[in-house]
Amino acid sequence: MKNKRYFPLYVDLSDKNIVVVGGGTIATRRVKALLLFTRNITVIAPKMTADLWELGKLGKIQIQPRPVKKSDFSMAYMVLAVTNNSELNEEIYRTCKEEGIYVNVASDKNLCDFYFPGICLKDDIVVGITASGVNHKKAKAVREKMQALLEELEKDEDSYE
Ligand SMILES: C[C@@]1(CC(=O)O)c2cc3[nH]c(cc4nc(cc5[nH]c(cc(n2)[C@H]1CCC(=O)O)[C@@](C)(CC(=O)O)[C@@H]5CCC(=O)O)C(CC(=O)O)=C4CCC(=O)O)c(CCC(=O)O)c3CC(=O)O
Ligand SMILES: NC(=O)C1=CN([C@@H]2O[C@H](COP(=O)(O)OP(=O)(O)OC[C@H]3O[C@@H](n4cnc5c(N)ncnc54)[C@H](O)[C@@H]3O)[C@@H](O)[C@H]2O)C=CC1
Repeated sequence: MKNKRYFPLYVDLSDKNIVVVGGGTIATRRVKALLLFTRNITVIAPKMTADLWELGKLGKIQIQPRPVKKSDFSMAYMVLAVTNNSELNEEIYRTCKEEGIYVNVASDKNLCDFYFPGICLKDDIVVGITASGVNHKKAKAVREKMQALLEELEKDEDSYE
């Protein structure tokens, strides 16, 4: 054990406001994952990827193309700080802690109330993967293997009747 373990809580996000600060590669990956669970996502960033613009245009997420401000968190259940400015990410962390909001900082595993998992889905089965912040590439490799296993198990669907 090189780090403490985080409990895999399965939570209903469908009616909760999620604020993502940052609109780059990592924010885009995470927003796409969150969209499998909720439509209540607001992305705030002066620069967004084309995919986020498109999701905003389609009305699947709300986009705010501007720098973040403190009042953006007032209605949030959960905040993801995913900017490329680690000082700003830390400031977001402090604000959220003061306001009692769950926060995740993508640039610092020590500033995370929760980790963002690798996600595997097959129908009703949802598997979240973490390597406890120790080896991110390992988390990705396990996620790929687990997804392949779920696809494989799906073929034996009849044996669960
Ligand atoms: C602790 C955690 C906190 C959190 O952010 O929630 C965190 C933290 C950090 N990641 C960093 C880097 C990378 N992370 C990935 C990949 C993933 N990282 C994910 C989760 C988490 N990442 C949380 C739990 C991690 C765990 O379980 O161990 C996954 C599972 C989910 C997702 O991100 O969607 C996803 C797998 C995607 C998939 O399954 O495909 C890659 C590889 C890649 O992108 O291909 C790299 C580059 C290679 C490298 O650096 O290893 C850095 C350094 C940033 C910097 O350099 O500034 C930090 C900061 C730090 O370590 O302090
Ligand atoms: N946890 C993880 O899985 C990983 C985390 N990272 C971390 O995530 C961070 C983001 O990575 P990328 O998405 O690749 O960066 P990126 O450079 O693609 O995007 C950065 C985003 O931050 C936004 N931003 C900058 N200032 C802002 C402000 N004042 N208000 C709101 N948004 C602002 C930019 O407009 C842009 O959309 C990196 O700095 C790195 O520390 C990187 C790789 C993996």
